[in-house]
Formats: sequence, C-alpha cells, structure tokens
Amino acid sequence: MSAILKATNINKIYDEGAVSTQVLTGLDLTVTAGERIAIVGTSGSGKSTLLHLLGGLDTPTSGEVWLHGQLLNSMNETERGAMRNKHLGFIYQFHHLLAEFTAIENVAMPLLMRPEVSTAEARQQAIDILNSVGLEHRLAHRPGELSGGERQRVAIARALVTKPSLILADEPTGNLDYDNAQSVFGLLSELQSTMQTALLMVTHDRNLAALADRQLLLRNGHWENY
Ligand SMILES: Nc1ncnc2c1ncn2[C@@H]1O[C@H](COP(=O)(O)OP(=O)(O)OP(=O)(O)O)[C@@H](O)[C@H]1O
Repeated sequence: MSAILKATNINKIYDEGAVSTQVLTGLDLTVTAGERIAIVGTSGSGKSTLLHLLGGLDTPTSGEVWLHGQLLNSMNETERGAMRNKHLGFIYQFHHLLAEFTAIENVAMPLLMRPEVSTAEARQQAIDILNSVGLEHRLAHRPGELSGGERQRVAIARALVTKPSLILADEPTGNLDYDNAQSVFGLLSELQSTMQTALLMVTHDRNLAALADRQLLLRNGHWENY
C-alpha cells in the first residue's frame, strides 16, 4: 500500500519566553491509502498538536512531514494551503461552520477555492454530498438552525466534498451524545470507505477507537503500546 502521509522523527517544542515545553518527542507515523487510524491519549498528551503538524497548520520544531511525497515543512504558507485543499479534509469537535452561510454555502466553500471549479459545479457537488449525509431537507439552513448531529454532518460533507485522500478528525463526535456519536461516526466510516479516503482520528472514546483499523496511544508526546 502506498503511503499518503509519512511523518518522521517529529519533535515539537513550544517556546514561551523563559519557558519551553517539549510536547512531541521523536514521533514516526505512516498513513496508507484508505486506512482508518485512531489516536487516543490523555488530555495534554499532544494529540491536537500532532494533528495540526500533520495537516500543515503548524510546523514541527524538527522532523519531516511528507504528504503525497512532498515535504510540507519546506513549503511556505500558500503552498501548504494548496496541499491542504488538494489532499486533506478536516473535521473538528466543534464544527467550525460559518454561522452566516447556509449548509450548501458552507460545504461548497472548499471547492470555490479552486479556480477550475465554477460556482454552479461547487453548488451541485455540495448538494450531492449533503444528500449523501441525509441532509437533503436542510440545504438552506444555517448552522444555528441545525441540531448538533446535523451540524457535524455538514462538517463531514464539507471535509469530503473535495474528495480528499486523507481526513484529519479531532474528536469528530466529541460534543455529541452516545447515539448521535455512533450514528455520525457510522456515516463518516461509510463515506470514507466508499470514497477510499484514509481517516486519522483523535478520540477520547475507546469504543470508537476500537472501530478503526489501527489504534495508537500517545502519552507525554510519544507512542506507547495501546
Ligand atoms: N500554542 C501553544 N503554545 C504553548 N503550549 C501549547 C500550545 N498548544 C498546545 N500547547 C501545550 O501542548 C500540550 C499538548 O496540547 P494538545 O492540545 O496537543 O493536547 P491534546 O492531547 O490534544 O489534549 P486534549 O485531549 O485536552 O485536547 C499541552 O500541555 C498544551 O498546553
């Protein structure tokens, strides 16, 4: 299986004046096409920091992050942004949808950043994916008019609309009750499997983690046996 993402010897140190904190230490990780990986670990173990680095939203203090054979940390912000838009989808615990835009407009947004995609095409693709997450009756609703589970479905649709090869998800069901979390995760799994998208998910929920192909435990910034 080919590697979509490869991180080697990742170290992250936050420097705040006199105090410096090493958050990640010598981490390696390879994600191959279509696989589902769950990262678990106690609060403060570095899970979100790692996801940020892997998604090119921040740079490691040392080490390398390769996405589709290209070294992210040698790129400038514009180049990293283009790589994110082309290859990655992001889902967060709190949906990060834009309050003043409808479901369709929120989902179409990543496509509208691509000059080759017309507004009409972006809108149609947004409608198609919103249909596949069961929100055909909520297309013109704004986030404030949707339930928590529905908002998370919109966020999933937005992450998948560009057909990314990898979804980075930080507690994607963390603010939902048990039933909603199961249903939203079920939907996410079904779509990523149909679309052959890999999934790297941070979760506190070991039951959810058990559904992934591979589980990784982060403790104090390094891997431990799960
Ligand atoms: N920008 C920053 N500047 C300084 N320290 C930071 C910064 N971001 C995170 N940290 C510190 O890095 C450590 C790891 O944080 P991180 O958010 O990655 O943990 P986490 O495992 O995702 O925790 P949680 O499960 O609570 O979300 C924490 O001690 C945090 O205070």
